[in-house]
Amino acid sequence: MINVTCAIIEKDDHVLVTQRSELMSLPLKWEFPGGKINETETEEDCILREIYEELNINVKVVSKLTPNIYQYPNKKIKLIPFVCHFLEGQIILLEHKEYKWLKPHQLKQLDWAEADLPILEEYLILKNA
Ligand SMILES: Nc1nc2c([nH]c(=O)n2[C@@H]2O[C@H](COP(=O)(O)OP(=O)(O)OP(=O)(O)O)[C@@H](O)[C@H]2O)c(=O)[nH]1
Repeated sequence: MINVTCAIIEKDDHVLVTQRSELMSLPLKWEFPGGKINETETEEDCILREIYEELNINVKVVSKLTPNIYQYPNKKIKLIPFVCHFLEGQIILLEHKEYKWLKPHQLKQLDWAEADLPILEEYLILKNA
């Protein structure tokens, strides 16, 4: 099983979502940015590192939501979500194709990576959205 962190980054009542590129696995699917945990880092170190590496921004972790284990045809992942607040930086897309800042109630209209759906549901309940 692959341990992956992801960040639900909030700023001014909006949430940052990113679209995977044609070249990545799950091409063109929307996700919460993040990535695989290294052996030498904590989950929280991982999410801060991945967000900076992928998007050139700094965030702080606010809370952890419920991890979701999901079996794709070719791999099993444990997706570990963190609600984060945007701190600083200009977004530069270093891996993704596109990004959007959406209000919580707009999030469901995207074509999500399957593993993200229960996480999205939990987040929307938390936000009453
Ligand atoms: N970062 C991120 N990854 C996700 C999400 N949902 C989801 O299923 N994944 C999967 O979790 C893994 C994260 O890996 P990654 O983004 O660091 O690396 P990668 O594209 O090179 O993965 P790959 O080696 O499978 O192609 C991928 O298999 C990706 O498809 C999500 O919301 N955020």
